[in-house]
Amino acid sequence: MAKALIQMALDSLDFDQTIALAEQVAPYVDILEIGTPCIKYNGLELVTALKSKFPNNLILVDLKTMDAGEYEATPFYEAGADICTVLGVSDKATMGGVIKAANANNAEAQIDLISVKDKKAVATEAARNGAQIIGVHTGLDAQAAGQTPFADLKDIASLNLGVRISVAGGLNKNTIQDTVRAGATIVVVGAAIYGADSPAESAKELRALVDAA
Ligand SMILES: O=C([C@H](O)CO)[C@H](O)[C@H](O)COP(=O)(O)O
Repeated sequence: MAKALIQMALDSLDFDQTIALAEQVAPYVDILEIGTPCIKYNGLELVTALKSKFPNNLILVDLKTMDAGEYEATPFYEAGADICTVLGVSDKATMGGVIKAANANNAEAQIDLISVKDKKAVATEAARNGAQIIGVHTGLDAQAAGQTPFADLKDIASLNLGVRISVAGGLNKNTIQDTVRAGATIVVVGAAIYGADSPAESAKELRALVDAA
Protein backbone atom coordinates (compact mmCIF):
# COMPACT_ATOMS: atom_id res chain seq x y z
CA MET A 1 0.00 0.00 0.00
CA ALA A 2 1.26 3.49 -0.89
CA LYS A 3 2.45 5.60 2.01
CA ALA A 4 0.09 8.31 3.21
CA LEU A 5 0.91 11.85 2.13
CA ILE A 6 1.43 14.67 4.62
CA GLN A 7 -0.13 18.03 3.85
CA MET A 8 1.02 21.14 5.72
CA ALA A 9 -1.67 23.81 6.10
CA LEU A 10 -0.13 27.27 5.71
CA ASP A 11 -2.64 29.36 7.64
CA SER A 12 -0.74 32.64 8.14
CA LEU A 13 -2.01 35.73 6.34
CA ASP A 14 1.48 37.12 5.77
CA PHE A 15 3.01 36.39 2.35
CA ASP A 16 6.66 36.32 3.46
CA GLN A 17 5.94 34.32 6.62
CA THR A 18 4.07 31.78 4.52
CA ILE A 19 7.05 31.34 2.19
CA ALA A 20 9.43 31.15 5.16
CA LEU A 21 7.32 28.48 6.88
CA ALA A 22 7.07 26.51 3.64
CA GLU A 23 10.87 26.60 3.36
CA GLN A 24 11.20 25.03 6.81
CA VAL A 25 8.73 22.20 6.27
CA ALA A 26 8.94 21.44 2.53
CA PRO A 27 11.58 18.69 2.86
CA TYR A 28 9.32 16.70 5.19
CA VAL A 29 5.85 17.11 3.70
CA ASP A 30 4.33 16.15 0.36
CA ILE A 31 1.68 18.83 -0.08
CA LEU A 32 1.87 22.53 0.75
CA GLU A 33 -1.63 23.82 1.40
CA ILE A 34 -2.46 27.48 1.03
CA GLY A 35 -5.20 27.76 3.68
CA THR A 36 -8.46 29.53 2.96
CA PRO A 37 -7.76 32.76 4.87
CA CYS A 38 -4.27 32.85 3.35
CA ILE A 39 -5.42 32.49 -0.28
CA LYS A 40 -8.15 35.09 0.20
CA TYR A 41 -5.57 37.52 1.56
CA ASN A 42 -2.76 36.84 -0.89
CA GLY A 43 -4.37 35.53 -4.08
CA LEU A 44 -2.86 33.98 -7.19
CA GLU A 45 0.58 35.52 -6.68
CA LEU A 46 1.20 33.18 -3.74
CA VAL A 47 0.31 30.11 -5.80
CA THR A 48 2.80 31.16 -8.48
CA ALA A 49 5.51 31.84 -5.88
CA LEU A 50 5.08 28.53 -4.03
CA LYS A 51 4.91 26.55 -7.26
CA SER A 52 8.20 27.98 -8.52
CA LYS A 53 10.03 27.75 -5.18
CA PHE A 54 8.88 24.23 -4.29
CA PRO A 55 8.80 22.13 -7.47
CA ASN A 56 9.03 18.89 -5.46
CA ASN A 57 5.87 19.55 -3.45
CA LEU A 58 2.27 19.43 -4.58
CA ILE A 59 0.38 22.69 -4.06
CA LEU A 60 -3.18 22.57 -2.69
CA VAL A 61 -5.25 25.73 -2.77
CA ASP A 62 -7.98 25.54 -0.13
CA LEU A 63 -10.51 27.62 -2.05
CA LYS A 64 -13.56 26.02 -0.37
CA THR A 65 -15.48 27.08 -3.46
CA MET A 66 -19.26 27.52 -2.95
CA ASP A 67 -20.41 28.73 -6.38
CA ALA A 68 -19.13 29.26 -9.92
CA GLY A 69 -16.84 26.26 -9.58
CA GLU A 70 -15.16 26.15 -12.96
CA TYR A 71 -14.85 29.94 -13.21
CA GLU A 72 -13.31 30.32 -9.76
CA ALA A 73 -10.96 27.32 -9.82
CA THR A 74 -9.58 27.61 -13.37
CA PRO A 75 -7.11 30.49 -12.75
CA PHE A 76 -5.74 28.73 -9.67
CA TYR A 77 -5.09 25.53 -11.62
CA GLU A 78 -3.55 27.58 -14.42
CA ALA A 79 -1.27 29.26 -11.86
CA GLY A 80 0.01 25.87 -10.74
CA ALA A 81 -2.38 24.41 -8.18
CA ASP A 82 -2.25 20.62 -8.17
CA ILE A 83 -5.40 20.37 -6.05
CA CYS A 84 -8.22 22.84 -5.33
CA THR A 85 -11.00 22.30 -2.80
CA VAL A 86 -14.73 22.77 -3.34
CA LEU A 87 -17.38 22.54 -0.65
CA GLY A 88 -19.51 19.42 -0.42
CA VAL A 89 -22.42 21.64 0.65
CA SER A 90 -22.31 23.38 -2.74
CA ASP A 91 -24.46 22.51 -5.72
CA LYS A 92 -23.65 19.40 -7.74
CA ALA A 93 -22.91 21.71 -10.71
CA THR A 94 -20.39 23.69 -8.63
CA MET A 95 -18.50 20.55 -7.64
CA GLY A 96 -18.73 19.36 -11.24
CA GLY A 97 -17.25 22.65 -12.44
CA VAL A 98 -14.19 22.31 -10.22
CA ILE A 99 -13.74 18.68 -11.29
CA LYS A 100 -13.95 19.83 -14.93
CA ALA A 101 -11.37 22.58 -14.35
CA ALA A 102 -9.08 20.09 -12.60
CA ASN A 103 -9.28 17.60 -15.44
CA ALA A 104 -8.63 20.35 -18.01
CA ASN A 105 -5.39 21.19 -16.19
CA ASN A 106 -4.21 17.67 -15.41
CA ALA A 107 -4.87 18.35 -11.75
CA GLU A 108 -7.24 17.17 -9.00
CA ALA A 109 -10.37 18.29 -7.18
CA GLN A 110 -11.06 17.70 -3.50
CA ILE A 111 -14.58 17.74 -2.10
CA ASP A 112 -14.50 19.18 1.43
CA LEU A 113 -17.15 17.58 3.66
CA ILE A 114 -16.99 20.39 6.24
CA SER A 115 -20.53 21.08 7.56
CA VAL A 116 -22.11 18.50 5.22
CA LYS A 117 -25.01 16.74 6.96
CA ASP A 118 -25.15 13.48 4.98
CA LYS A 119 -21.44 12.99 4.44
CA LYS A 120 -21.72 9.43 3.13
CA ALA A 121 -24.20 10.43 0.43
CA VAL A 122 -22.19 13.47 -0.72
CA ALA A 123 -18.92 11.53 -0.75
CA THR A 124 -20.46 8.70 -2.74
CA GLU A 125 -21.93 11.01 -5.36
CA ALA A 126 -18.75 13.09 -5.61
CA ALA A 127 -16.62 10.01 -6.18
CA ARG A 128 -19.07 8.82 -8.83
CA ASN A 129 -18.81 12.24 -10.50
CA GLY A 130 -15.02 12.06 -10.75
CA ALA A 131 -13.67 13.80 -7.66
CA GLN A 132 -10.23 12.46 -6.93
CA ILE A 133 -10.11 13.30 -3.21
CA ILE A 134 -12.73 13.38 -0.43
CA GLY A 135 -11.83 15.67 2.47
CA VAL A 136 -13.01 14.68 5.94
CA HIS A 137 -12.65 17.97 7.75
CA THR A 138 -13.38 19.34 11.19
CA GLY A 139 -12.77 23.06 10.75
CA LEU A 140 -11.09 25.37 13.22
CA ASP A 141 -14.38 26.67 14.64
CA ALA A 142 -15.78 23.16 15.11
CA GLN A 143 -12.50 22.10 16.74
CA ALA A 144 -12.87 24.96 19.19
CA ALA A 145 -16.26 23.47 20.10
CA GLY A 146 -14.59 20.12 20.85
CA GLN A 147 -15.25 18.22 17.62
CA THR A 148 -12.85 15.82 15.88
CA PRO A 149 -12.83 14.15 12.42
CA PHE A 150 -12.42 10.54 13.57
CA ALA A 151 -16.02 9.25 13.51
CA ASP A 152 -16.51 10.81 10.06
CA LEU A 153 -13.30 9.17 8.82
CA LYS A 154 -14.59 5.77 9.93
CA ASP A 155 -17.86 6.36 8.05
CA ILE A 156 -16.19 7.50 4.82
CA ALA A 157 -13.48 4.81 4.88
CA SER A 158 -16.18 2.14 5.27
CA LEU A 159 -17.60 3.13 1.86
CA ASN A 160 -14.48 1.93 -0.02
CA LEU A 161 -15.05 4.54 -2.74
CA GLY A 162 -11.71 4.01 -4.44
CA VAL A 163 -10.70 7.67 -4.05
CA ARG A 164 -8.14 9.21 -1.74
CA ILE A 165 -9.33 10.32 1.69
CA SER A 166 -7.85 13.46 3.19
CA VAL A 167 -8.34 14.14 6.90
CA ALA A 168 -7.98 17.53 8.61
CA GLY A 169 -8.94 18.80 11.99
CA GLY A 170 -6.37 19.25 14.72
CA LEU A 171 -4.19 16.25 13.86
CA ASN A 172 -0.97 15.97 15.85
CA LYS A 173 1.76 13.49 16.76
CA ASN A 174 -0.58 11.63 19.12
CA THR A 175 -3.33 11.04 16.55
CA ILE A 176 -1.63 10.92 13.16
CA GLN A 177 -0.75 7.22 13.06
CA ASP A 178 -4.24 6.07 14.07
CA THR A 179 -5.64 8.41 11.42
CA VAL A 180 -3.54 6.73 8.73
CA ARG A 181 -4.43 3.27 10.02
CA ALA A 182 -8.12 4.22 9.91
CA GLY A 183 -7.91 4.90 6.19
CA ALA A 184 -6.57 8.41 5.62
CA THR A 185 -4.31 8.59 2.56
CA ILE A 186 -3.61 12.30 3.08
CA VAL A 187 -3.13 13.68 6.60
CA VAL A 188 -3.38 17.44 7.00
CA VAL A 189 -1.52 19.23 9.77
CA GLY A 190 -1.62 22.93 10.52
CA ALA A 191 -1.37 24.13 14.11
CA ALA A 192 0.69 21.15 15.32
CA ILE A 193 3.46 22.25 12.93
CA TYR A 194 3.19 26.05 12.72
CA GLY A 195 2.55 26.32 16.48
CA ALA A 196 5.60 24.21 17.41
CA ASP A 197 8.84 25.73 18.70
CA SER A 198 10.53 24.24 15.63
CA PRO A 199 8.14 23.68 12.71
CA ALA A 200 10.87 21.79 10.85
CA GLU A 201 11.45 19.39 13.75
CA SER A 202 7.72 18.88 14.18
CA ALA A 203 7.27 18.13 10.46
CA LYS A 204 10.24 15.73 10.56
CA GLU A 205 8.76 13.88 13.54
CA LEU A 206 5.35 13.62 11.85
CA ARG A 207 7.04 12.32 8.67
CA ALA A 208 8.67 9.51 10.63
CA LEU A 209 5.39 8.64 12.36
CA VAL A 210 3.43 8.56 9.11
CA ASP A 211 6.06 6.50 7.32
CA ALA A 212 6.04 3.98 10.17
CA ALA A 213 2.25 3.73 10.43
O1 LIG B 1 -8.56 23.98 6.60
C1 LIG B 1 -8.32 24.47 7.65
C2 LIG B 1 -9.22 25.46 8.27
O2 LIG B 1 -10.51 25.24 7.80
C3 LIG B 1 -8.83 26.88 7.89
O3 LIG B 1 -8.77 27.05 6.52
C4 LIG B 1 -7.06 24.11 8.38
O4 LIG B 1 -6.00 24.47 7.57
C5 LIG B 1 -7.04 22.62 8.68
O5 LIG B 1 -8.05 22.38 9.64
C6 LIG B 1 -5.71 22.11 9.19
O6 LIG B 1 -5.27 22.81 10.31
P1 LIG B 1 -5.27 22.18 11.80
O7 LIG B 1 -6.66 21.78 12.10
O8 LIG B 1 -4.75 23.29 12.66
O9 LIG B 1 -4.33 21.01 11.80
